[in-house]
Amino acid sequence: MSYLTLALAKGRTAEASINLLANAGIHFSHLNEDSRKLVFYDDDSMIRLIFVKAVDVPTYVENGAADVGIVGKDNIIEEQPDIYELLDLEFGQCHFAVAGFSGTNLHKDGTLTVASKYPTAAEKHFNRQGIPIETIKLNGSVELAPVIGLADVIVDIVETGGTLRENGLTILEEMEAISTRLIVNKASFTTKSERVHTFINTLKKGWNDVS
Ligand SMILES: Nc1ncnc2c1ncn2[C@@H]1O[C@H](COP(=O)(O)OP(=O)(O)OP(=O)(O)O)[C@@H](O)[C@H]1O
Ligand SMILES: O=P(O)(O)OC[C@H]1O[C@H](OP(=O)(O)OP(=O)(O)O)[C@H](O)[C@@H]1O
Repeated sequence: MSYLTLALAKGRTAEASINLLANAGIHFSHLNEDSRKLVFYDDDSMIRLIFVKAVDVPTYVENGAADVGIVGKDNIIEEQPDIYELLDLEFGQCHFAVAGFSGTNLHKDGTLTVASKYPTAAEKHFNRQGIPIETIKLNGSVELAPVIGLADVIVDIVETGGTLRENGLTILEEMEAISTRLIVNKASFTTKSERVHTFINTLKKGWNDVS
């Protein structure tokens, strides 16, 4: 039997994902935090785990390089991959928000400048309201943008609100709730239907056992 390939987001949700898999009885040999290895195998469940940057998980799954993926809804909203989203795993909870200095006018004359790691999500949000924007793509420390005068506002993830507070910013508009999701390649869902369903049911069992 061939391996079912699972793409897992590196970064802050990786540990919770690994714990969920372990709880479901899926263990990868030689997996430890210090390792630089990117591919791991579990020969009992016949699952091959690949570690990729969170933003790249939808690409791997959409193209069939991975059959299934575990990734934040933020990256699904941003990348808009043609995949199935089958489970809300309920960890990595946070939300998207428009943020800036208190009192910032989002309906100002002219174009609002919006800095974000998520330019597509920002465009969609403001388009729905008929507000013209110019997006400035950043890759981190997004809260700096209004502080330093690079943009009027930001669209970013807010979890505790601590980063906004410490930089003198506030939420101007709440957006979508974000959490970690299980996604599946459309072809794999059909051609490897039994394997995919077995994996999902195993994962659900591990998940019910912890929750
Ligand atoms: N406070 C938070 N900040 C960022 N992401 C969070 C937070 N809470 C939960 N998440 C989730 O964790 C996922 C991974 O976040 P992480 O910051 O590790 O990845 P990243 O954005 O690719 O980071 P980097 O570009 O800094 O490597 C996000 O896609 C999001 O779904
Ligand atoms: O509401 P909080 O609990 O403060 O969390 C939100 C912050 O966390 C994320 O940044 P991250 O730590 O991923 O760093 P980054 O600046 O590299 O994106 C996000 O982009 C916010 O800056």
